[in-house]
Amino acid sequence: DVIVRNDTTIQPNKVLIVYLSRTNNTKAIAEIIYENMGGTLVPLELEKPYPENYQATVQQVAKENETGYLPPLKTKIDNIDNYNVVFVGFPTWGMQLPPPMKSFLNQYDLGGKTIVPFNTNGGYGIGSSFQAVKELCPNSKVLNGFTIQGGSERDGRYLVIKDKKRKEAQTQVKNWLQGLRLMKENP
Ligand SMILES: Cc1cc2nc3c(=O)[nH]c(=O)nc-3n(C[C@H](O)[C@H](O)[C@H](O)COP(=O)(O)O)c2cc1C
Repeated sequence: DVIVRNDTTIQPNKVLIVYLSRTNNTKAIAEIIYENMGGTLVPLELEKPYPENYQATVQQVAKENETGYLPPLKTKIDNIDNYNVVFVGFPTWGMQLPPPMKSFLNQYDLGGKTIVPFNTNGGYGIGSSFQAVKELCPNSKVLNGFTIQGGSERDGRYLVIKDKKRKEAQTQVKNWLQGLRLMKENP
């Protein structure tokens, strides 16, 4: 057997994949990561969900970003200390990290862990979101994130990471994970 140095193998039970998703594009990427890494897949849910209406949500998010409001989470993670790799997935909202993900990173002590961001967006990129993850996790090792174009609710495009696009995303996610030298330990 060839032993490749620097390869980091990870036991699936040490992997947590937390994601925020409204129209399921980020969820699709989270599922692809899960297929490759195993672990525990957790959607972030709020105590008080955002409105169904897109414009109302945009306005609420803008206000929350302005005031630094951290919306309370319904989702609770048991035994966060059992995980040493935490994937955090989110859409770009108002060119920033969405408030619920700020709540998550603020609420849990992720010091000493490896944090792996991933993102979908409407075509305008990650904005300040990856930088915000770094700032909210000052004592963690934050790896290079993954980003891909998702939908655009504004333009009536909802879930687009499906069918052929999902296949393409699978290849991109695999390449990214390999580049990070993260891989599931074979039993
Ligand atoms: C409130 C809100 C704000 C958004 N702001 C942006 C933005 O600033 N830039 C961008 O490229 N896309 C923006 N989008 C589009 C989403 O990032 C994109 O549709 C993403 O794929 C949605 O992920 P989801 O399907 O997991 O919810 C916004 C969407 C919403 C709902």
